[in-house]
Amino acid sequence: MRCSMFCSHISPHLNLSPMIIMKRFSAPISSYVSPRAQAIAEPAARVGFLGIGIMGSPMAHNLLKAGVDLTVWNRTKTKCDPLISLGAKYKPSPEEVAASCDVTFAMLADPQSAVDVAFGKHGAANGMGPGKGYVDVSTVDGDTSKLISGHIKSTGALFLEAPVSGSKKPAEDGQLIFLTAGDKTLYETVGSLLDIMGKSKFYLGDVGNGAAMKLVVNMIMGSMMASFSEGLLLCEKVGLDPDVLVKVVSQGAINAPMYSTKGPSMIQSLYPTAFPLKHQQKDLRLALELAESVSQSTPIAAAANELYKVAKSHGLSDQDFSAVIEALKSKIQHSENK
Ligand SMILES: NC(=O)C1=CN([C@@H]2O[C@H](COP(=O)(O)OP(=O)(O)OC[C@H]3O[C@@H](n4cnc5c(N)ncnc54)[C@H](OP(=O)(O)O)[C@@H]3O)[C@@H](O)[C@H]2O)C=CC1
Ligand SMILES: O=CCCC(=O)O
Repeated sequence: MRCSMFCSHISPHLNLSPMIIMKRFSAPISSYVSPRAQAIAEPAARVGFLGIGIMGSPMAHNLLKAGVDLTVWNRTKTKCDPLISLGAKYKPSPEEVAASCDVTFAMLADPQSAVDVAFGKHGAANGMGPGKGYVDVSTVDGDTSKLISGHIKSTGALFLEAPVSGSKKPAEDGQLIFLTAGDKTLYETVGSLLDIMGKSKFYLGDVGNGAAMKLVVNMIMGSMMASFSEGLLLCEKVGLDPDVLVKVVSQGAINAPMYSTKGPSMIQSLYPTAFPLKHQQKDLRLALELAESVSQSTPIAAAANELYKVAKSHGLSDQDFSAVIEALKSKIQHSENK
């Protein structure tokens, strides 16, 4: 018997037969199923995942490990191969994924790719309809999210925006924080899936609110990283050990996990990519636009954004966002050479 997570308590908008949630390991899951994943009710709806990048890959992997019936798509197909070898199905377009699934997640780079995949040629909207749901977990601006919502909902399907706080490691560990907004029914329906991929979820009301919350968080984060970079370089310049700075910071009121996880490699000029610098700059740009839309001044974020733009111009787009320190180094060198 096919089991759906969309059970009888869900709204009449969802055109799915009421069935009992039961364990269903349909795919040959060869890898370890974590006790945490087992402890969560195994939802057995057909789930699609579009965008198998740094974040999409571990998120999809966690769904698979939990026994979810998963179908994946990525523009670069080879990135789907590890998931396919673990039992995921593959479809050659977002449209075909959406058509074959009850709920489809999308984790895409930026507003343009989120739009293209949602309702471009062979986009997911072509395969959506009543009884289905689309959950966009990409970081985009509110207007883009509303545009996508409009196209998805015009098919009769439900829409939820659900950008995530947390990076590659939290995604691997199922410790993301979902910032959701949109159809409450869909939020409730996909709750067990969000719980597989994350440690908490917030429902923030109308579409656009999840996107805005995510941009505010990443605006703060981008400024924090720029400021931390300045501190590391100043420490070195005055003859102090930056490793000691990392230890001091980690014990005080400004402690944040990103300082102790990224600080030691930044000191060695190493930037293994967890959160690509180009995405941090995109988020600062979108946050500045958000602030401008309500006439709020954000001078610190604006200054940080300029640094990330310089870092991009130095070819650091695909490095971790902590490589922003290199933009400061070049500024310092430039002023010393004057
Ligand atoms: N990395 C992180 O720490 C976090 C990232 N985010 C956000 O999540 C989203 C994804 O980030 P992340 O996984 O790091 O990024 P990646 O760059 O690793 O992945 C981006 C994904 O988007 C796809 N893509 C890009 N352009 C297009 C296009 N034109 N058409 C179709 N697909 C496209 C890529 O496909 P392809 O493989 O073919 O290039 C890939 O699947 C971003 O919005 C980012 O801001 C949110 C929280 C944390
Ligand atoms: O959007 C990226 C967020 C990264 C993080 O929260 O650590």
